[in-house]
Amino acid sequence: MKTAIVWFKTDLRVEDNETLIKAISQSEQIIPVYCFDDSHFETTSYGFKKTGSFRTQFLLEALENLDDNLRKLGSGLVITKGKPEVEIPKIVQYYKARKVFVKREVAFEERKTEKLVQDKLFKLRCEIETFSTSTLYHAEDLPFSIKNIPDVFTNFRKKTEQDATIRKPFEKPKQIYSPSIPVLNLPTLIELGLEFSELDSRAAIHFKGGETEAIKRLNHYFFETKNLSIYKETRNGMVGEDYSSKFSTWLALGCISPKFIYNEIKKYELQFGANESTYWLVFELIWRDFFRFMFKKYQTKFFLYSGIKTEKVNSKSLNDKLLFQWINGKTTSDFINANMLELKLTGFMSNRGRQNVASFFCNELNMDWRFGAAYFEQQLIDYDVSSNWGNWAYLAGVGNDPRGHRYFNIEKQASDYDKSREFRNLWLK
Ligand SMILES: Cc1cc2nc3c(=O)[nH]c(=O)nc-3n(C[C@H](O)[C@H](O)[C@H](O)COP(=O)(O)OP(=O)(O)OC[C@H]3O[C@@H](n4cnc5c(N)ncnc54)[C@H](O)[C@@H]3O)c2cc1C
Repeated sequence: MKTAIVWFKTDLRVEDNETLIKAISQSEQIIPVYCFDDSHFETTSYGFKKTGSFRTQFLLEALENLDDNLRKLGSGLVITKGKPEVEIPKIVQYYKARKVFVKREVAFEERKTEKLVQDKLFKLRCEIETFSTSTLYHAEDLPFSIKNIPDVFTNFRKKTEQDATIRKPFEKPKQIYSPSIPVLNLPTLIELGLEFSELDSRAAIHFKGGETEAIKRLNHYFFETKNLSIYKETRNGMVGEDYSSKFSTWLALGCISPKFIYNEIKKYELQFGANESTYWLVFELIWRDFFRFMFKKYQTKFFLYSGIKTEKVNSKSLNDKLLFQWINGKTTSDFINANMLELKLTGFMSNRGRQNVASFFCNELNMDWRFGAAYFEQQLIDYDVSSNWGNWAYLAGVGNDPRGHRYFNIEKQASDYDKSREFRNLWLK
């Protein structure tokens, strides 16, 4: 086959990218493409932007870096903007491509777009092939069919760890053959309907998008500082760069793959020894897989007020004043306020913080949890549809929590995890 398109989405990397490798092996030349989907920059029915400025800034950096890395291999990145079902067929026609290679989606809207594109390509006699590239365990290697995946994480994890193996990562291509690709032409934040948000100097870390930065971060966290060896003890921290891996932002856009991280953990263990902490990072990556597979299983249910539960739940109303106070760190709890300010001013919040502010939203403010999830969707740099809506549903008691309804005692959490008030002082003084 002569020419193929590689349509990049949330797989902005050249390492361990099966889609790219398969396209290269089946074609004489390839055209790497990224499409800014207009719908990603709209306002949702919850009144928040689908993508806020922190994440968009990170995305622009990631695309610039992908273009750089592709050019080093002989190619480059074509940028388009609009509706993918219009823009991708246009590129196919322009380059006379016979096939489109693309990452497979799990969530509803993304699958709908994929189907629309597929239908248009069919009319152009252009094939489309999708690849599952964002999980640690490949969906085909799971010891259950998607509909039989256990709803309880521990049951899913134990059987998967016992019966499935993690595939080896694909090596990055040695060379890519492409026609001359025009100079990268990215839209600006303003063109995407957003304004630049200055990063607060108190940010735990300055996230910079791109595969190069992701690998740099991994080397820092693993081999330079050996923080991986103490991850289990520090992961509930809230202040600073190294209490946790901070891989989530790069994972969300696919600047790094979980299989690549796993492979590096194995190398690290050979060099510095395995312990509970080195395993625990894998354990957390399995949580990430779990929510993705749950999305495959339950599809649109995670967006319903009653989540994946079958019993009827009466939905709660929204109080604009309480929502405003929660977003702007003006609630009755200083611990919640500090966390919410961090999110507003940096686009990031620790896992401990997320659990508490979500529990507070559902249990203390007693509001429809989906508004909280939608605000996170706008604000988080690491927003990932399955991890976000899956965790929110879990905390709202309508997801995968076997205990039903988890209730965090916020005062106790604050004194357990911010005993010296270091975190609260950082954000509230
Ligand atoms: C209400 C709520 C919303 C969340 N929304 C998101 C989201 O949109 N995107 C996102 O990536 N994570 C989300 N998380 C999960 C988790 O909080 C973040 O992944 C983590 O805080 C990111 O920091 P880290 O990379 O330093 O994590 P680490 O502690 O270093 O963990 C390593 C990796 O494991 C995965 N992981 C860890 N915890 C979880 C978890 N509970 N669920 C799924 N994956 C996990 C992530 O990929 C993370 O990067 C959410 C959690 C809650 C409670």
